[in-house]
Amino acid sequence: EQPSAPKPVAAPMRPLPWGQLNFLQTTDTHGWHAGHLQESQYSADWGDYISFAERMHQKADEIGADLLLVDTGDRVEGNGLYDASKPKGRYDYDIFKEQDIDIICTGNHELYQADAAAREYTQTVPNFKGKYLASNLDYIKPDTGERIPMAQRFRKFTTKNQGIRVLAFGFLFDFTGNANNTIVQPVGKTIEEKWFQDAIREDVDLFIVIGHVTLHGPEYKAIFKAIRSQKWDTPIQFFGGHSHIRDFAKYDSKAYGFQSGRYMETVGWMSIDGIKSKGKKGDLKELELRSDMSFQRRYIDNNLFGYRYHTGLNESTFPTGHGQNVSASIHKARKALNLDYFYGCAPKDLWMSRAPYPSDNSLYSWLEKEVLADVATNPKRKDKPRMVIFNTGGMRFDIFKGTFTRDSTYIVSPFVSTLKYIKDVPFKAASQMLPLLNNGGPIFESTELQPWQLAPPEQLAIHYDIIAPQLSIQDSFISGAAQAPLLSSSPDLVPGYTTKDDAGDDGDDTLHAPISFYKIPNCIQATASMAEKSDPETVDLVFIDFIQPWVLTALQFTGQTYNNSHVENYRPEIFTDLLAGWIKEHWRGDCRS
Ligand SMILES: Nc1nc2c(ncn2[C@@H]2O[C@H](COP(=O)(O)O)[C@@H](O)[C@H]2O)c(=O)[nH]1
Ligand SMILES: [Zn+2]
Ligand SMILES: [Zn+2]
Repeated sequence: EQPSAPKPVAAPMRPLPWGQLNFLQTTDTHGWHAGHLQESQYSADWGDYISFAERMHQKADEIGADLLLVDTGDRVEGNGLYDASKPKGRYDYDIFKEQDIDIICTGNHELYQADAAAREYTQTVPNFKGKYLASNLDYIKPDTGERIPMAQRFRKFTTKNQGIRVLAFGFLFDFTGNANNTIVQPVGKTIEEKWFQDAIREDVDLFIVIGHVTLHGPEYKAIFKAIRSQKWDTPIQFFGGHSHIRDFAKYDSKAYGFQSGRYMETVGWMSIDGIKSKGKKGDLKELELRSDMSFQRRYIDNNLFGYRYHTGLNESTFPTGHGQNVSASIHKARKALNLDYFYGCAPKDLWMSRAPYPSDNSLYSWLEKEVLADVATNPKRKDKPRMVIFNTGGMRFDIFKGTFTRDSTYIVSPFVSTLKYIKDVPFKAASQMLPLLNNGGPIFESTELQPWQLAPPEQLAIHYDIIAPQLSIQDSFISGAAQAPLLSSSPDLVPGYTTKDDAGDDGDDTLHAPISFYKIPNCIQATASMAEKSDPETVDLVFIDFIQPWVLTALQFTGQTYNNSHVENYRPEIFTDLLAGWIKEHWRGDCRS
């Protein structure tokens, strides 16, 4: 029987602001289209989101306003609904395509694996024909080797009720870790191209720039500057993603950016009013048309309680037949993938960033102390001293005390990643790896690690600040599933997102008590078969394949001359399977005791 999350708890709510043109945004859903089965605050599924969008479209039509849906990528890798099938996404692409999205683009996770990039071109682009935009992304056709745009570069259209003339782009940040059947052109180069320069000279009422791009990064700054260089007064609405946070940015009085979190915890609501459009005017009942422009945002906790509140409907009147059918297909897919197959019983909550590292409740301390040395054992070299390095971004979600299933494994460790190694590395060099990799700031955003990012060991310090609660991650609501240390200033509110952005701290639709989370290092390290009293001459340097470019750069920084040819496979299994094996072995018990 599929576990279903208990009903979301009632909580004080903030209504949605409506304007001439309104948006719903999803980003970085990472396969979480079944919703969060262990966190009632995020327990709505993609079918419920379809019902919500259909009800909000009905309301928009009633009042003569417009509603557009946006998705900004990273739809894959991070949940069994996508990762557990062969080929990946066998059910998930068909589930996702049921939502009527108006503007959609690519994330970096669609491009890490060549097969995922190919499925993007052969499945998701056709599923959203005319809506999928690829302003700076090309695809290499496997049959001919021909380089073609992944999808159309931009879209020009007029909105249904208000007749607003829109021109939309779809970007990806300057990503360099993409598979070789794709080409990501740097944004700075794209905005110099003729098609883009022509597009920003078009006479429109609004530019919409969607992208798998962080709101405050260099790419959006460049695009904003380019559009403003031609259109000093035309409003611009940016939609961002990738950094997995709720965020809202002001670029000028008529240009704003919006980003809607991650993992279907959040559905974003953006509303613009006062757009001077030359198109037909719907009579905006209930809304007086403002003369000045307004840009308002709301971050919606993805649950049925909130959806019914925002639509003014109830348990029987809210769902649409289409939404219910999609929810049913999600249940069927999860059953077919056996996602609730029991692997073991997690003895406690293990947090990615809700607990300090190192600490008893840190997911990374658990990995470092209990798992890595165990799973990183090659029978032919098990007595050889070894150091095992793993990037913390390779673990993607918390582990809640209690049931750990097949789905949990993909949620925590979804990547097609294997362990590699360089044999007999001088201990003096190998022992500098972790400090060097952890002192360069968030270095895994691009594969070009600059030597300056590898500070000499004596300058190393790892800071574990409590990051402001506004970026906190929602706690679980099932008592006992996650009793994390709460810093609640309002005892009657449940813990959750308390977002502070460029518009202040009233963006969340549900009032929560704040929770805090802690900075984590880029990498962690385990050791095995090390002598008690003395350092070994050499060690096997074992690492997860994703960080190979950085490990080689760090080794060269210490004066070693290793390159890709020195790297060998350490274990054939993908890390997900190694983790599953460890859990079945060490977390026995049925969770009932
Ligand atoms: N160990 C691995 N980590 C990976 C792999 N692919 C990506 N990643 C991690 O994900 C983030 C980017 O995620 P996003 O959702 O923020 O775009 C990246 O920085 C890595 O930390 C992988 O194959 N193995
Ligand atoms: Zn992401
Ligand atoms: Zn991303």
